[in-house]
Amino acid sequence: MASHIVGYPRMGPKRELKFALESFWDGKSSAEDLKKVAADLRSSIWKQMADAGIKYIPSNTFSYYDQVLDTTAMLGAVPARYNWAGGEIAFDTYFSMARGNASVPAMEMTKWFDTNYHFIVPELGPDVNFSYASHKAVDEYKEAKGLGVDTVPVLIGPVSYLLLSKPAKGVEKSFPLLSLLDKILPIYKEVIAELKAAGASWIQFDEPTLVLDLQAHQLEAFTKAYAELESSLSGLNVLTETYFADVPAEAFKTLTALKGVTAFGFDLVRGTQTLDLIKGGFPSGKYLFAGVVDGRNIWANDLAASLNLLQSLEGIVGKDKLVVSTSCSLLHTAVDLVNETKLDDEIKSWLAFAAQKVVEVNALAKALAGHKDEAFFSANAAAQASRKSSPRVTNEAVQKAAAALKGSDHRRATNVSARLDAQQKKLNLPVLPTTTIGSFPQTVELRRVRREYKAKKISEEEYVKAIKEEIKKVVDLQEELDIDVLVHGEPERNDMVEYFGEQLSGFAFTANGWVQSYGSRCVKPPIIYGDVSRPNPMTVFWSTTAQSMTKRPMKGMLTGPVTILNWSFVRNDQPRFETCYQIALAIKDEVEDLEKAGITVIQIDEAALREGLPLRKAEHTFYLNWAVHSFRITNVGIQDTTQIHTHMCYSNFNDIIHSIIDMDADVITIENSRSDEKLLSVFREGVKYGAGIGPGVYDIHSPRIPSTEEIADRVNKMLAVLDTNILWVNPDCGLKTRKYAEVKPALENMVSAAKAIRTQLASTK
Ligand SMILES: Nc1nc2c(c(=O)[nH]1)N[C@@H](CNc1ccc(C(=O)N[C@@H](CCC(=O)N[C@@H](CCC(=O)N[C@@H](CCC(=O)O)C(=O)O)C(=O)O)C(=O)O)cc1)CN2
Ligand code: MET
Ligand SMILES: [Zn+2]
Repeated sequence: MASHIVGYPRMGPKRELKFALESFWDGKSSAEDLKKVAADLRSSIWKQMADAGIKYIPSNTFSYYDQVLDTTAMLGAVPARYNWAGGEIAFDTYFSMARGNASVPAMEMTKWFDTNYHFIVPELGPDVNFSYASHKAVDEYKEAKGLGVDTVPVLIGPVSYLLLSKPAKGVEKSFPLLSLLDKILPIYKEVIAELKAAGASWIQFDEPTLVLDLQAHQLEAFTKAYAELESSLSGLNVLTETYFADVPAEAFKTLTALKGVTAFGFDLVRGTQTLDLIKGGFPSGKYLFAGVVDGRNIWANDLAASLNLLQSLEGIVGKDKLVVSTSCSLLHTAVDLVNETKLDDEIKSWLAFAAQKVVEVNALAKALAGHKDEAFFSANAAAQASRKSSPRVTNEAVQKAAAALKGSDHRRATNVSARLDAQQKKLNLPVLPTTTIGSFPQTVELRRVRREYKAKKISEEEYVKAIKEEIKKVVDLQEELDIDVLVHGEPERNDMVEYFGEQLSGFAFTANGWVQSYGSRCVKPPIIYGDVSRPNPMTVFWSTTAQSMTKRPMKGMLTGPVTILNWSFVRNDQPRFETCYQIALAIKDEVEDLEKAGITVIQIDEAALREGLPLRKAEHTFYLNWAVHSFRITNVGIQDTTQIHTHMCYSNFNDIIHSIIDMDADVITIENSRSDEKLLSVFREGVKYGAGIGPGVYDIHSPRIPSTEEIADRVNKMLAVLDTNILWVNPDCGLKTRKYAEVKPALENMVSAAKAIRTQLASTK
């Protein structure tokens, strides 16, 4: 019985690649240094999988930035603005596309399905001259072979690549991207031929778009593409891999009938319907790669249950055609539990990070083949049992309170326009009030203070003093800039989710559980293992401290329940909505304490509400209902005069605008400028919005400083579709990744733009 891994994290157990990349980008080390770190990481990963006994080990799942960008490089689809001269694509062109350079901005980055990973969106059109411009897949295959490991090279499949791309600037929005298949397939053929010549016997095409709601012509593109590749693929075993959800019935038919494909990979963790489809008919003589080990979470596999499932699959596809695999690439989980020396042993026994998942996959394969490692299985069964019965997991009071929420509705008693009137009487804000999203630059010094406090190198007193000074600096700056509603700058927070996870019961946190978010940037998702409650106020001290420094309103700053849920590793022993309701109740406690402490404006960020949207439309309504309900629960009981803000980043809200309205926040600040102001088109199309709204007036992801005119121009565009009395003026998102040298002038220009338009409005009254 064979074993397979879909893909593996690239950053390294201690984020070695991150530091090597950033040092290279800063000009502190050479390209050779970077390549050496990368080669060492790849080699240790291949060896680790080989030593564990994995039969089908992936290659080309490493990336210096992103696997979609690697495919763009392979196809030579470099947008003209990067002035690529042809030939093999080197670091300068590659990283310019990823990050921009002094004269050209980066390509767009967007969410990879419903994960917290971001990919670089290919920009394509009829004029792209595709050419085979990066031999990375072949080079990595050969590199592994040189180390004695025969791997399965992984490519993003041609159809998914096109479906994930967008028409380049200047190309019509309606341009049929799939029409480019004929142009990219010849390059795939070249790659395949080279891989064959190098000795590859398997190849893996990742086609995750097959789990989406595709239209008939999109499915036909798969049929056409693989028929076209069939003769090049002959002599190879070909795995078409899907993940993140089940494959819809129609797509399943198309997939399993693809020419030239000899193996199909499915996510059996998230794909709950796939099993029935397989039972309903799986092509004989083909391999089934059964993704039973969860690549999206950190829980140890329930090996006994998986073994059962695998045995029933064996009955369908035959013993020699079943391969044990992961549900998706392990890129989306933490790297190695071995480095968690501070987690207690009980919780640790419940967990498996990427390195441990590799061992699980292999143990399952061996067990199927009749070589069950009894000790390993019984230790696993004991851990499963301890997790089910541990008193640390259960808090009956929380369960009761959360259960009472289901099926009921929670709304503030007064409607939003009456609330806004009451709030305005108290706050007395000018028209077009200005504000920011929460965080101010996280300086090296600030990170040092937090680190030293965590490591107990400085006392609590010294820490509090340092953070207070930072807050004072941020408050003074905002007063100087004449911003209307202030923030404290979030200097005490490492991350907007991790910070709350560290203070809530039912959460554990790791020392090295980093997961790549984009490029060299990583997040350390907290682990929700039990019922969630809030033992103590979390932000009241810092918010009241900040409020005491100014007469202007100081926004309390919280992360909302849906975002905490979506950016954590969540329990898999209860539905997500139950966990979300529990977090909502904890945040509700915090909102009420902030109100009691005299904070009159409270922002509850729901940055990740959109990305949690299920991949399939049929599940949207259910998710949006409980997600929006959870948000409303956090602030249902407060006074009319307390103003609730929420913030969301990443556009594409147009399809869920009614749910956003249904959140019933008093004010929403929302990303807008980076996405060509797509957001405004909703209002142009007549959607009524009566609450306060602040579509971002400039992109904070870029170091570029927007001019007053440019911002004023943006605001005027908004005024064309939104009422004057509901519009706020603010940046797109928090400022933590920026430098003060950028933030000061940018905000200065933002405030002067708001003032100029106020004058203009007053004179036309
Ligand atoms: N959770 C989450 N998801 C999100 C976002 C977000 O803000 N949070 N934003 C969007 C974009 N994604 C982003 C993801 C990461 C970063 C980012 O800047 N990450 C930092 C890490 C931030 C962090 O938590 N730093 C900590 C820890 C510092 C640290 O690294 N400490 C040392 C030493 C620790 C010790 O001695 O104890 C280390 O481990 O190297 C801190 O600042 O306090 C990075 O990769 O560089 C930005 C945006 C989408 N998803
Ligand atoms: N309040 C948070 C901040 O300003 C919201 C960020 S959304 C990713 O950083
Ligand atoms: Zn944001």
